[in-house]
Amino acid sequence: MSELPLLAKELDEADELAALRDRFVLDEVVYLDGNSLGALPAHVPDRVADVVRRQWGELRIRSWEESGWWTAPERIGDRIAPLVGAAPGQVVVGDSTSVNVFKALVAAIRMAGDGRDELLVDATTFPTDGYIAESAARLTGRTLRAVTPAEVPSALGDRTAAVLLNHVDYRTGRLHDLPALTAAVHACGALAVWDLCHSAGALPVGLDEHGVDLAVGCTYKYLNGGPGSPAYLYVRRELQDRFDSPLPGWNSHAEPFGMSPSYAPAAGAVRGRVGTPDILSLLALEAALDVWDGVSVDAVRAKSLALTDFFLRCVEEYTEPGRVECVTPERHAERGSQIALRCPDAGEVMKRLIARGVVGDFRHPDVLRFGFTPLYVGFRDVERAARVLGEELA
Ligand SMILES: Cc1ncc(COP(=O)(O)O)c(C=O)c1O
Ligand SMILES: Nc1ccccc1C(=O)C[C@H](N)C(=O)O
Repeated sequence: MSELPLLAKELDEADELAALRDRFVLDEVVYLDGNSLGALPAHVPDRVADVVRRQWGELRIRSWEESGWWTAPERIGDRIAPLVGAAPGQVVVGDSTSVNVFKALVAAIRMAGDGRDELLVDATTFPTDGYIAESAARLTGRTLRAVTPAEVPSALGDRTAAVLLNHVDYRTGRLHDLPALTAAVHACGALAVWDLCHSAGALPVGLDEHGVDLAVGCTYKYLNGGPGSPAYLYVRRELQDRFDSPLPGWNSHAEPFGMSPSYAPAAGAVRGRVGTPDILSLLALEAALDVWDGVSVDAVRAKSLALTDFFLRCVEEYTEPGRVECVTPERHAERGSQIALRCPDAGEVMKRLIARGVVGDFRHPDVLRFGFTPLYVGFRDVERAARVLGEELA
């Protein structure tokens, strides 16, 4: 008999974050897909109902002011800020990650100046970042070069305007060295733009501490904001006056209701706004962020590493050797909050796992992806997932 089920129980009993699971709507399923869509926080439906029935239904137009709708993008940005290591006034919420990548890259190219004609992008990036970078380069007359994060230091030069990197790789779960890469980008006089989709809410990011210039991220993964919840944009305070948005909509105007025919940018992170925010999604996100009250990101990171370590140990014990290859780095310093296992029949295997109540996802062509959200995943979940996986792989 394996000792792992008992060990899982003990780990759950010692887990300081275990009670947070009650803040979410979950069932018997082992949900290891919070790195794609986070689970629903239990209090969100009532809060959204209030926004719809009272704020919209009764107050109607008055809510732009009285319910704080107009200032929601910067207010909610300040709720996200501590989770990514940013002081207030530097994060604004709205639009999708893709759109924010565009704003950040074009603004970075403009700040870098005319002499710098090359844009570097992570060759292993989630595709949308690469597509947007290609368009940003074409629109600004720059050349785009795709390099792996490891190649970035040697690819940098006095032609580099900006570098777009992912903090955690969506496929492998590899955590890149944000402090060192940002420092290298700065040493050559370029700007560093980071995509935090797979790190925010799972591990400390330290945007201010490491001098990151611009960052973007989604809120529907580890921040549990809901399907299509708006993304965010971080603009380091010292750069805000020079942030020249390629999408200068009226919401980013210094005086939006002045209805002036000429554009004058607002001060601060508000400059990253574009048009009217989607209030229902924004306020669902704001409610969802309440689950972070009293939760430390360091504790979340410690549990995340313990969960992924334990999963690897269970997989090793329950799966015949050589059946899967782990593509997520062993070293903690290089690991995000997911484990990616490669096997030729990954697509079929994942279907069978889901049918048995273990929900991860499949990434083309051969990756089984398991995301571990420390706020609601426990060690018994991990043991069960690995056991079912071992059975399905046998
Ligand atoms: C690293 C990364 N960037 C961007 C996105 C998606 O961006 P958008 O929110 O625009 O769909 C994802 C996942 O959807 C992602 O994993
Ligand atoms: N936004 C989505 C909508 C539908 C299905 C998946 C997503 C994802 O977020 C995928 C995720 N970015 C990934 O790392 O694969």
